[in-house]
Amino acid sequence: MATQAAIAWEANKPLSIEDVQVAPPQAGEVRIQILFTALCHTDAYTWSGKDPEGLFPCILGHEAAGIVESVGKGVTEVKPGDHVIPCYQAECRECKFCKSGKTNLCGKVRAATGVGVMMTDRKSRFSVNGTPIYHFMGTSTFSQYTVVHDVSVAKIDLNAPLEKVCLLGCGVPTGLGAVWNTAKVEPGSIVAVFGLGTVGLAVAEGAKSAGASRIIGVDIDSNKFDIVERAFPSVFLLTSDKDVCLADNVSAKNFGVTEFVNPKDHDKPIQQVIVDLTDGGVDYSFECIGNVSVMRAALECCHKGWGTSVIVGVAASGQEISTRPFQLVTGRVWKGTAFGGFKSRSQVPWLVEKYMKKEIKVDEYITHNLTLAEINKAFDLMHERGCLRCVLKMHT
Ligand SMILES: NC(=O)c1ccc[n+]([C@@H]2O[C@H](COP(=O)([O-])OP(=O)(O)OC[C@H]3O[C@@H](n4cnc5c(N)ncnc54)[C@H](O)[C@@H]3O)[C@@H](O)[C@H]2O)c1
Ligand SMILES: N[C@@H](CCC(=O)N[C@@H](CSCO)C(=O)NCC(=O)O)C(=O)O
Ligand SMILES: [Zn+2]
Ligand SMILES: [Zn+2]
Repeated sequence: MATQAAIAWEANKPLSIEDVQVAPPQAGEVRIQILFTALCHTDAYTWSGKDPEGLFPCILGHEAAGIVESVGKGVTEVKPGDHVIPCYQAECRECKFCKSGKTNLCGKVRAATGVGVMMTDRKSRFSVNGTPIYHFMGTSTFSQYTVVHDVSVAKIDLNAPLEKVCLLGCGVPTGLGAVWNTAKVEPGSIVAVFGLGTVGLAVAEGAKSAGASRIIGVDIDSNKFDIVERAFPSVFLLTSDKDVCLADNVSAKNFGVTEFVNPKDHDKPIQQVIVDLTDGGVDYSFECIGNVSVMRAALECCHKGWGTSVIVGVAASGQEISTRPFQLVTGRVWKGTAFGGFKSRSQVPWLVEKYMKKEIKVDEYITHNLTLAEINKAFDLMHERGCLRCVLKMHT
């Protein structure tokens, strides 16, 4: 079929909306009409050329929702008309990873999705004037129609608003799951969150619901503090002239961040600032930026003996983490998470239900709504004040 998609022809070159041919789904594949997609920082990362798996030309995008248009042979779990969320982390339920009970990673299609092709024939289903266009993360949601592996499709409630639940394809579950599945934060814990974008704020929300007693938000952009205040006006009473801004009565309210720290306001290293604020360090920290220096700070602000730091942010090719091994010898633990440890096909529908029951937030993370034609503006917005998630309407 002929449709429209945003093509990334080269790293960092503006995306171009073009007529694209999308081939029919082959065995074990599903063609989806994408209705809404959001932009995640990881799309910008791959577009920047710093992703070792980034291939061009490609169709980026991995946080979306849509409707099944057609299915290939052997596909039994979804049918045309089903509402779905494409999942960059597959779940086949049969591979060594899926059966391990120890991870949400799945091995079935990862080798193909890492090189931008479909598993069956190692080819792309996208082309422009005969030129193949690579898939991205097995999802490629910046297209009005995409083809994905059946193990990468979560079927969701037909009543769920697709313009909202598209966010459950990446950022919000990643933050919530980092707390609930990876760190397993206990009630009363002290938590530090580095980076208050969508992922970091979802960490804060998860920590709040897990019963954390203090949630320290760290960001170099004080506008992020304002976003939280605007989204939850009854919660926050910021005292902006202090080093640390305390939110008022936060335990009674619903978002989570109880204290804000801007490293730029301090001469000391940020890990020292946090250790001093917390009588020796936090129980759990989360790096939601993708900066290896901050990853070190996040580990080193953890309490001796038990503090656990979870790496969520994605760092560029060639970047490496370091710390004194003594930090680990003395009981700190370094972990990482992909998609918050959630098993995608099994648990994304459950997250949608939690949203429908108002048990988790989604709407609050959507700060902008644009169309596919405005996708370059949407990428620009990511760097501007006040932006968490921008949702694109794909068909206008
Ligand atoms: N592991 C996963 O499964 C997974 C899933 C989604 C996103 N990610 C990654 O998580 C990270 C966050 O994603 P996002 O969409 O929320 O990004 P974002 O750009 O919206 O948020 C990042 C935040 O970090 C802040 N920041 C930047 N440098 C900082 C510094 N030195 N100290 C303190 N704060 C700083 C920014 O001001 C911003 O508020 C990205 O690296 C993304 O690629 C990982
Ligand atoms: N190709 C990248 C991998 C980046 C990465 O770690 N991706 C996360 C999801 S980020 C979503 O916004 C992930 O799930 N990783 C596990 C996996 O890819 O299987 C790089 O090499 O840097
Ligand atoms: Zn993402
Ligand atoms: Zn599997």
